[in-house]
Amino acid sequence: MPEPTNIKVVVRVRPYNRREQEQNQRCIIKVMDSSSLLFDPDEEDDEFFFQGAKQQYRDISKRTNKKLSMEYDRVYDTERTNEDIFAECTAPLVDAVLDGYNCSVFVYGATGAGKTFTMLGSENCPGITFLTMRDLFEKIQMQQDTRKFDVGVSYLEVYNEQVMNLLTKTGPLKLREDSNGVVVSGLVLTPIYSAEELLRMLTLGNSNRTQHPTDANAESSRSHAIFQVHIRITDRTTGTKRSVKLSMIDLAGSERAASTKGMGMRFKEGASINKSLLALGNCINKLADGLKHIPYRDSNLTRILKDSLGGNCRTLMVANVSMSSITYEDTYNTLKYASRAKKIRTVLRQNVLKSNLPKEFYVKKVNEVMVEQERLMERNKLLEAKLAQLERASNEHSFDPAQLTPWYSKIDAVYSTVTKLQQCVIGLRSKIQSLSYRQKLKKDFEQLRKVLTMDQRVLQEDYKLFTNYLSALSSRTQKYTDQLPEWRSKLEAACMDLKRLKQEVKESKHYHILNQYLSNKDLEVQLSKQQMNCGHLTAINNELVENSDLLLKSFTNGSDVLHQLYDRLEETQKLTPDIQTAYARLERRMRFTEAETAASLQDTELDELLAEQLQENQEPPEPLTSSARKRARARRTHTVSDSDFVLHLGVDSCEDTDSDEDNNDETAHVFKRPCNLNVTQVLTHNANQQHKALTATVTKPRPVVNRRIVSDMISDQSVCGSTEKEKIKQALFKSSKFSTQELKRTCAAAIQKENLKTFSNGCVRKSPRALIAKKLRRKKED
Ligand SMILES: Nc1ncnc2c1ncn2[C@@H]1O[C@H](COP(=O)(O)OP(=O)(O)OP(=O)(O)O)[C@@H](O)[C@H]1O
Repeated sequence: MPEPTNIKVVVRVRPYNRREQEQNQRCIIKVMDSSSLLFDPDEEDDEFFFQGAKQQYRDISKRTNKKLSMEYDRVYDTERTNEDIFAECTAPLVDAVLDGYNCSVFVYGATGAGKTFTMLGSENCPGITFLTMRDLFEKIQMQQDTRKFDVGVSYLEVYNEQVMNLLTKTGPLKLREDSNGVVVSGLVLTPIYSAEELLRMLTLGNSNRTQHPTDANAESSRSHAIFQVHIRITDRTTGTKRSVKLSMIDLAGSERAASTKGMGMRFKEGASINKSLLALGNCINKLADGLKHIPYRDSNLTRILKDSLGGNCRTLMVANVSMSSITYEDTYNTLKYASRAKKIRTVLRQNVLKSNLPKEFYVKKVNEVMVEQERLMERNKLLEAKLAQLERASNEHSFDPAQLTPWYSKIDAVYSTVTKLQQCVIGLRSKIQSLSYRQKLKKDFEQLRKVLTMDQRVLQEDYKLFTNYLSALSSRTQKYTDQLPEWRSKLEAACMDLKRLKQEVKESKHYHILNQYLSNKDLEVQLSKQQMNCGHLTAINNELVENSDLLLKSFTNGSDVLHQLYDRLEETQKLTPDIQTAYARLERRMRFTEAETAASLQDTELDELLAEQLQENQEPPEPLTSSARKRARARRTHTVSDSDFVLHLGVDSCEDTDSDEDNNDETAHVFKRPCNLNVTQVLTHNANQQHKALTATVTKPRPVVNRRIVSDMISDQSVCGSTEKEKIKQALFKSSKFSTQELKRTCAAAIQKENLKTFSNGCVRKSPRALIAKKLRRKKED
């Protein structure tokens, strides 16, 4: 049930007209604010000024001032214009009409109070009818796409209780009532299509309106004019139809007969006007009191206004008053009427048209709607399921990144602990291994030293240092070994924590994101482990290489000594078969080592190239004279001093840094802490060093040695013919340019050639190198 709504009542006060100014009338209305006024204020309250002087005139018939404070929906003072009234009062009615509500505007007031001025206005100052209709058509134009509007107008006049059609100047027309309300018989609506047409109709109707001059108004309208716009609105989408009506009613003056001083026809007019206005007043009073029976039938005016006052209509009443005391009674009555009208409540309903379609049509429509509804419900279900699915997916993926912060912190903390403990465990294991390895090397070296050292006293002294160093190493190894289980169990506990955390992550809703994070962290831990292992291997490699370097130097020195001794014995014919055999065995051992090294150097073409380069850069050896040999021996004696064999007793890698750095003597680097080089540097460096050392040791131009190597090789090999064997030997002897490695290679190639019977004596004798080159070329061609 729609909420009842009150009629909106506004009061408009017009300024003094010429007559009132001349008569120097007192102002009886004081506008207090936008919604209240004071009727008949005290004189001191009257601030009317005429020609710059405050007026003191007071109606002597009025002993006391009423000083009535009155409230309305709106009070417009003399400054306010028709535009203001339109904007605030009738423009909202246009929207209501287009929404399907009937609307009415009627102006009420004594003659000359400004009703027609408000409603119709003038050319320069259009009234609210013009402004409202223009607005209506503008809004209709804007809605043409969605709705269809059929507009028709009628303009009626009620003059002396007779209803006339102002547009056709026909009448009187009869009123009758049907289910749609009061209907004017024979009234044909004039269709219009634009605001201009509508205004033309209005002007035409006004020109036909009955007007006679009165004392109060030279152009007094002596009739009630009812301008109505009927609109049928059809919704283009749904086909829904509505029929609405906007009525603009300009009532005749509500003056007392006395005030107009009318005689004859004018008196009759006045009486008729008063009669209809009296009927209107009665209706307003009863409507305001909420009575059920309203005497609309008392006059044609009230019959026509029936649905504008108490029916389904939004109604605006503009009460026009003059501020002059001349119209004191009329103004007072108008204000009283307006106050009463304010209490009228109407019930608004949208005017949806009833239809005369047959029942079958509705049954069919209902069936269609039900089928459509079922289809839509099915579709709705599908869409809801899809929506739920999307919401689930979006919940999974959309999250506040801040939610992950605690997870990240937790994961970082656990992984940090694991990494640190892993470092400790690997560090300890590495330390233990490197200390054990150092001990082993120390022992091996000591063994070698025992063999070489002649001076037992020195050996004894060194042995003391050696044992101290070994026990220091051993105690440190033990200390780290004892610590290892504790750190291992800590690491295991941290790994368990990590496992639990991974399980938590698996059960959390952010699994997909966090799992990726965990994988990255796992990789970081792996990388850290690899780096630590790599560091450990580098350290061990350094120790190995540096110690083998020392052994190599020792071995080289020993070899020199042996060569000298062997040569001396040979020269002095003191060489015994036992010494020869022992020396040959030692040489074979050396050759074995040599062969291994050569094999590794032959692994790649690059290595061959390097060997070639080294060989080519090598100066041809000068045969050593005995004095030169002595000088060389003296150099070696100086270089290979006792200090070469003094054990470096650095006890721990962490504690002997300074001493290592200070000691620049190459020989003092025995068993020193691994230097801080990366793997590549270490290996390259060591390989070069070793290769240089070996080359220096075994490729020294020693014809005697070369001869021995060639003889041994030839004798060890099974060559077909003994003559050929000797020829090969002799040819190879002539070559003093080759390194041991090359001699071996040459021998092997020559023997192979001989055995294959493809080897010619000339070739061998001429150039073993050319022979080899030829052999290699053929190999490539194959
Ligand atoms: N607000 C106003 N401002 C200026 N002049 C006004 C105002 N209202 C009315 N008037 C002037 O007062 C005179 C009388 O106005 P109007 O004809 O509108 O009165 P009315 O109430 O329609 O009278 P009637 O009932 O006799 O037709 C006109 O000359 C009009 O121009």
